[in-house]
Amino acid sequence: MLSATNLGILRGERVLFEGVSLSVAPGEAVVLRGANGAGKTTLLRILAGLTRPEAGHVDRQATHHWIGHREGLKPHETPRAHLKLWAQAWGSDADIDAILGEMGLSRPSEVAARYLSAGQRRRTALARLMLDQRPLWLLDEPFTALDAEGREQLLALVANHRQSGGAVIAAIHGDAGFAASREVTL
Ligand SMILES: Nc1ncnc2c1ncn2[C@@H]1O[C@H](COP(=O)(O)OP(=O)(O)OP(=O)(O)O)[C@@H](O)[C@H]1O
Repeated sequence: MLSATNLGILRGERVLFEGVSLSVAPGEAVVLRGANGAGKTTLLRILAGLTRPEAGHVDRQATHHWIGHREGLKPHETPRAHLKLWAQAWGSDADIDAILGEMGLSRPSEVAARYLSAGQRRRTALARLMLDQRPLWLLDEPFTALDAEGREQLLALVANHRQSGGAVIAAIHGDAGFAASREVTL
């Protein structure tokens, strides 16, 4: 679904990482590990095509969702408005009320993002995964700010996605909560 070969990148004068290769196939989940500043976000951005590496090559064979550690929400727009905007942009006819319900966002569905809690903002960003079926999910610290119920909900989404042939590459500190096919440590 995606394979990356011998990736390397400089940041300033410093080699952030080099010689990093990984691949992910349908049903698999790869977990990226490393200390703060090791380069996990940078690697995910390279895999998503958002940052150009100094060395190496990424072969993408599937469309992907990119969920960064910043939610990328418009402060004045509500969860419902965000979902409608994304659905429109992607030509998705998904049931927005059902997704809001599944993500525990029915109650704050009309609250502007700047007044949402951190967990509610994260749930809004993660709702994108349900709007449009894309085979590969690139997730940067997806559990950040989620409560126990939100974490279980995301784990269920990941499990369903993998069972139906999807794949995940995720940067995660601590317990992933799912069985990783491989771990890549930077
Ligand atoms: N555009 C950039 N220009 C210069 N340095 C950058 C840039 N982007 C990232 N860096 C640096 O690269 C290093 C790796 O950052 P990155 O966000 O990839 O780490 P990370 O492993 O995801 O860290 P964390 O666990 O804290 O989220 C950091 O020192 C960061 O300051």
